[in-house]
Amino acid sequence: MNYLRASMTVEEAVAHFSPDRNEVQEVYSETDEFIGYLTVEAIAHAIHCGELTRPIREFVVPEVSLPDQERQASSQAQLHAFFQSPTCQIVFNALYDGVYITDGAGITLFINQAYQRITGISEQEVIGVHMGNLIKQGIISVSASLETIRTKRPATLIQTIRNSRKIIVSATPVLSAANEILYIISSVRDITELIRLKHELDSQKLLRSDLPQADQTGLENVVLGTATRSLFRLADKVAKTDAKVLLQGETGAGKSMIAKYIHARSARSSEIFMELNCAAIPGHLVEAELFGYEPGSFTGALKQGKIGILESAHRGTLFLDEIGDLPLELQVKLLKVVEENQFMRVGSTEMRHVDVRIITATHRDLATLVRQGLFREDLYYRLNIVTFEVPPLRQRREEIVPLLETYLEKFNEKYNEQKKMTLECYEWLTNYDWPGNIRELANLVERLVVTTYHDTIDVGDLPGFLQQVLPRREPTSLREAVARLERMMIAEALQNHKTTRAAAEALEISQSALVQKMKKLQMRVENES
Ligand SMILES: Nc1ncnc2c1ncn2[C@@H]1O[C@H](COP(=O)(O)OP(=O)(O)OP(=O)(O)O)[C@@H](O)[C@H]1O
Repeated sequence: MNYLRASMTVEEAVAHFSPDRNEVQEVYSETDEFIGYLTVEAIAHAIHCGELTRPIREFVVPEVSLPDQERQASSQAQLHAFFQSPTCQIVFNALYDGVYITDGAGITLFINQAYQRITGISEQEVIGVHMGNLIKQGIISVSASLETIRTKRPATLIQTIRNSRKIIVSATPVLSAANEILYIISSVRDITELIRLKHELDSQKLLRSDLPQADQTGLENVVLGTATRSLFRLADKVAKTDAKVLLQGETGAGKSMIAKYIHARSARSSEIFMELNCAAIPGHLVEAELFGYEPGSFTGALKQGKIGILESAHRGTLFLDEIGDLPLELQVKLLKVVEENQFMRVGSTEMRHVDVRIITATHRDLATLVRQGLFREDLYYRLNIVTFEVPPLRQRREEIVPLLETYLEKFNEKYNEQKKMTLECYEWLTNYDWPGNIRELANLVERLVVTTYHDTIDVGDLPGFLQQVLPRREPTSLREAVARLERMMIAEALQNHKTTRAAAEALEISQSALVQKMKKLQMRVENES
């Protein structure tokens, strides 16, 4: 029997319990006075309650029956002998997956050869060592066994080995008839390779160049997820007609791209595609820009007058971006173009005829603008024969990795670089909300390619706001603000507690409520136990 000091913390005492020692130890005060016994159950209970820093004097019992001590010692010795036995070694070493076995207090009893192959960790480093110490030494990032000791339930989590390799660990407790944990068996699988394969598969699934005539339309680098693919399929269908198309969606989500594709696949493809962003120029100039003007029709006008974009687009396609920002007085003039193909230049009384296909886009909700009296209802219905709802990037996260790869390739070529991104970086960026959508993603990749000094772009190279995985812009509604706060608290709890179960406990909600909330907030549910 060993002797322990009463002032020792639970954490310090744990190291004194190991498989080849007696599982009951005497505890003495600083003045060598016998205080009582510390049993392995008491230690396990203290760990379970998170009392690692408390002195063990709080957990001693005055007496333990000798038969109990002997029984424990002998069952422990039997267990230890079993793990050392050739049969056990042969069986566990035959497995392709790693196996890690601890006792009920979290002290390592056994690791198989596959575990050593996957992690590079040797028996000498871990046998007889408490899982808490392995975390402290930075050998593993988190412990599924400790999680299982805490909850007495199976736990699965992703563990980082010495800060690089990622493995998935599933721990299962073996319980005694009295519901005490006897030992914990964990199976271990390397997922670094799996993540890479998944990314490769995602990229292959999202074909980048199978749009018809992609090379001729300059759209050979389009990434097609499920949602985008059906949008482009619809675009292909409406391209054959002159039906008015309204594209709705957030800025940078790909509306212009679809407009260009419709033009490229239409009978007008050999004619011009003209684009006017109604929000980019002051209201009073939009009319002159759109319809053109006669010589000397207003101060600052060109002497010889100017042909408007509408007229320039004759026989081709006119794409009016941010149509929601078109001033009301111009909306009536646009209605005439839409209904009768007629318009007048500024300063002219002559009605002109034009043949254009009009495609419009907006990031605003036009139906709401109509209700608010800011957009003409008749024009709305005229423009809105076919509506495309282009989803924001955060609602098609499966496209993020292929987009990152596409743009990495593009900017590597442009700047003659050979940059790569770490898997962590891909994971991180997949979790980000991308308020500026694909445009923001492309800009970020270009910035990273240009500004990083090394060939591998890692999480540390990301701008600060992205490292917190928080969108930059201010919330525009109470609902958005609440969602932001929820997302932040959940991310923090997950970072601190590693599994959804532990995070849910810390947040004082059920695990299923947490998982549901995460799905609603489009957060990745990774460490589910
Ligand atoms: N599916 C896609 N695959 C690859 N790149 C894309 C895709 N969709 C859009 N992009 C790229 O993202 C950028 C932004 O797209 P686009 O200009 O079409 O967005 P938008 O919705 O029209 O934005 P805004 O309303 O601000 O004009 C462009 O550089 C475009 O080439």
